[in-house]
Amino acid sequence: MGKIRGRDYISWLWQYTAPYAGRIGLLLLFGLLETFASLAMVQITKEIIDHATVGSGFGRLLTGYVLLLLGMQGISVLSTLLTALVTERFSFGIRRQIYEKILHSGWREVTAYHTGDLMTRLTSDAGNVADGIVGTIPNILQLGIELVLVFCMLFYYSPLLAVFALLVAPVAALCSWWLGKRLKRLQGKVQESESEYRSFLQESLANLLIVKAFTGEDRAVERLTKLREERFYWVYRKTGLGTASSTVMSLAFQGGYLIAFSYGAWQLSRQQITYGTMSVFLTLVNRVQAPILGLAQQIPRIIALLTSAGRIMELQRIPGEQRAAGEIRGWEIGVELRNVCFGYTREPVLKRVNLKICPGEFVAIVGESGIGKTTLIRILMAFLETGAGTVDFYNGSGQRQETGAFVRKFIAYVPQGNTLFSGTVRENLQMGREDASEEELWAALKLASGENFVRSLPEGLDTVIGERGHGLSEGQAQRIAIARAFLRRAPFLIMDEATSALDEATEVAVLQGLRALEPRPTCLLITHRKGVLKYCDRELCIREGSVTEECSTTTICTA
Ligand SMILES: Nc1ncnc2c1ncn2[C@@H]1O[C@H](COP(=O)(O)OP(=O)(O)OP(=O)(O)O)[C@@H](O)[C@H]1O
Repeated sequence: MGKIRGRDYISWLWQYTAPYAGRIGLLLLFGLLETFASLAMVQITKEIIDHATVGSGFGRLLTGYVLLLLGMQGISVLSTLLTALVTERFSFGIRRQIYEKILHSGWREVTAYHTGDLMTRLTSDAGNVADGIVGTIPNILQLGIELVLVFCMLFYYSPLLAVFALLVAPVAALCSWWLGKRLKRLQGKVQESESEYRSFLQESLANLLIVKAFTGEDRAVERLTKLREERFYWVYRKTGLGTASSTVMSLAFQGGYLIAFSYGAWQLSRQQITYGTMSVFLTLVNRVQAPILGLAQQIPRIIALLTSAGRIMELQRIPGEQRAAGEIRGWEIGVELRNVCFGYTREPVLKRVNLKICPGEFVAIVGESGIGKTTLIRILMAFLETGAGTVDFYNGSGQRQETGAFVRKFIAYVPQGNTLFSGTVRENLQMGREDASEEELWAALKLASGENFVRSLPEGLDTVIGERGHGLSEGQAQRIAIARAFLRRAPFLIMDEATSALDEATEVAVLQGLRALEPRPTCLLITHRKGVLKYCDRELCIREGSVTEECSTTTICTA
């Protein structure tokens, strides 16, 4: 992936900002109205003081002041509400897009990231971008306009003072330039340490049993503290840098104010200006320096925005999956692999694999642990791209197509391990087919030998199960996963050690149910258990990266 350049940031930010430009513009308008109102109040204050010192009435001026004050409060309330609304919508818009992107990206590339890191990018980084676009950028524009307006007003009253008040500007510019680069590096470190911290939290909570079983509670807390300290270190350095620069700017600011104050007092003592003008001086000097200071204070926010935008862009640059439309139809589906090679690293896992599985065939794949059985499945299902060779699916009418994401439409898959979601048994089953009727759900459970135990659950199909099947035994969870795949009524079924947690009798019942399926799917079973083999037509063995025929029984492939 290439380096992200300045213009990439701009076009990326614009792409997300454009749909909200109207609402963000409205926020800017509210900000400007507040600025105008506050400047008008400065002018009215002067008039009130001047009228008061000469003893004339100022009732109307006071009414005007109160009306402006109320108007400003009203705008401030509207602005706060709109900011909350736009930020929420904006951040959800980004989160949704990243989420969709992750779901449609290559499995291998996405799983190279820790889920904790992905979560940080989805939540904290998306939040930083939303705050930056909705809050910081309009704020910068507003402060810039305010600076110009106040400077012009101050210049009208005293050109010399206006120039003095701007003395803080070069200090602010120097500080900002010096800060920018350093802050970006520190902000990157803060986000990285946040990712590590969240990853650890998520992983240790998901594997609580292991932590407890290995009496690792204290070690886990220690590790968490260490990660927190690491994050604290970077946050501390970032905050320290920000504080040092704002102290310098604050001193420059106070200096400017002191000069204005002394100059005003000197003019007042010589009766060259009125008390009202003196109050305008002081307020305006304050007001001209405040936007400069405010602008400088936006730098860390802009840096946070850019750093987080960069981290999100990195995810978005992950290549998407090939989404060619599937042309293979019908029930009779087979697959043919020719000279397929694959390795996760330079070391090959599969070397020149040639293999044909015919429509309706039941094939067992065996081989020692870690030899490449699951890898072969991932290649068939296009989760992994082959280094060389071809994987073609074909049907009984002679249509042929190279594998791609589309094959998952006609493949039902029972992966290794517990793959249930939290929710009801029904919701888990309906992942197989959303519109499955009650009868179909029970029929699938029956085939998977899960009917009796689900009927005995307190709420039957509506029993709530926890994360990763919490509340069920491994074997029960496996039977629900098998029923979920059966419900799909797919012409090609892949089961990766799907009956490993079942007792022998239940396993036999499931395999018999599988063979009784009508119409009969093509079936690929990865197994370490001898008992499974007698339900298969062929047994293939992966050995030293190649697939060899162990024994051939009944089926001769004619398609
Ligand atoms: N994401 C990955 N990145 C790098 N190497 C991997 C990855 N997944 C698996 N491997 C390696 O690829 C090889 C084959 O793994 P695979 O999971 O296909 O084995 P398997 O035959 O299914 O094993 P088992 O029977 O234990 O499930 C192993 O050496 C494994 O370490």
